[in-house]
Amino acid sequence: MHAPSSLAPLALSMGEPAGIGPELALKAWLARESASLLPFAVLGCPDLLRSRAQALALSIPIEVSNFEEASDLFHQALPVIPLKASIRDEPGKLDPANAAAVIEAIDTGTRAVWQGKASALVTCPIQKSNLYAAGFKHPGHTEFLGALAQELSGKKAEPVMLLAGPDLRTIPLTVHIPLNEVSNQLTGERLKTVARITHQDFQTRFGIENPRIVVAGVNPHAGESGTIGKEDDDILAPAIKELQAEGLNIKGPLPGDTLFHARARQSYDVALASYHDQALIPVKTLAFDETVNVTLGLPFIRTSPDHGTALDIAGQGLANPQSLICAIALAGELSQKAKQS
Ligand SMILES: NC(=O)C1=CN([C@@H]2O[C@H](COP(=O)(O)OP(=O)(O)OC[C@H]3O[C@@H](n4cnc5c(N)ncnc54)[C@H](O)[C@@H]3O)[C@@H](O)[C@H]2O)C=CC1
Ligand SMILES: NCC(=O)COP(=O)(O)O
Repeated sequence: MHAPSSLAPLALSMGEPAGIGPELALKAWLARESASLLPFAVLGCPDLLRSRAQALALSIPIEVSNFEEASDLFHQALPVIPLKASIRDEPGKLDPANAAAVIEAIDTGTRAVWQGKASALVTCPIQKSNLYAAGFKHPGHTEFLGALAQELSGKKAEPVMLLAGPDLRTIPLTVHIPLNEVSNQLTGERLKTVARITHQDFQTRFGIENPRIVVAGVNPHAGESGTIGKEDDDILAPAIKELQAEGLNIKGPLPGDTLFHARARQSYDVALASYHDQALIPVKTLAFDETVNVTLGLPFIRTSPDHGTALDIAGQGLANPQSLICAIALAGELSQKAKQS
């Protein structure tokens, strides 16, 4: 017998149907007991999940459900909340016609969390280019969720992407922009906003009383006293001084190349990096299968695996579900903590 959970189920958006999301959801359900996962319900297509399970010879009962009944059902079957938009199912083959269903899953899951019908949102990866081709206006989940949070709460939301691994947490200050745009978009205001949200959410969500934040320099050797680029001295350093004066435990800019080795990692709780790859390469290199993408700065909890849609292996049974399992586990942990506080 399983003790009933006092929490509403987690909402798991199916992500890109041509990718590994459906396979990961199936495999995560199989790991529900070994990983002590809270009940989750997939926002997706029951027939697609049944056909993926059959193709992969995974014996998984799949039941159409709703948020109210999902938790009770979860221990004997994978609950699926069907989407209105239709989905064409071909692993590895993108179809812009599927974008509506992909967006609906995220939107419905978010609204359910906001209404208290779900405890947190966990998202399977989306193929960003396919959504852009269908007219999606946001760079990714992070910004879309910021816009939804703003609509639902009526308050400005500043979503911040955190990559949380077992031994390293990083945040990119600029995210999905070309490298030659970084210098334009890396502003003192952006650093201050992200650092303040990080400080607050590390305290409230992760229970770290005085979070130690470091900032990686954008240029080699953090600019070598302004001789190899000016951004470190002119943009990052003054903003860090202001944040220190506010009482934040923050230092930098520190040379990025010596910030991620084992000894350096002991000296901080989170590193703010200037651009996407500076933040994501070290975490994915250290722990690709265990790192979780968490959105800070939202009035609800959202987690996701660190990886993408992996179209190259979709439908082949090769996808490793561990990062999604970690994302579901962390969403459960953060939800329980939020309920207790
Ligand atoms: N949270 C999200 O929605 C994310 C979405 N993406 C999107 O995913 C798409 C593909 O991105 P890529 O840069 O190719 O990265 P990717 O993570 O999808 O794939 C990179 C390589 O890692 C492998 N891989 C990824 N996850 C795996 C898993 N669980 N098990 C085994 N192998 C795995 C893939 O097979 C591929 O060889 C892009 O459209 C990107 O925007 C990328 C990251 C996060
Ligand atoms: N590379 C990280 C990534 O693409 C995650 O983006 P998001 O969809 O979580 O905003």
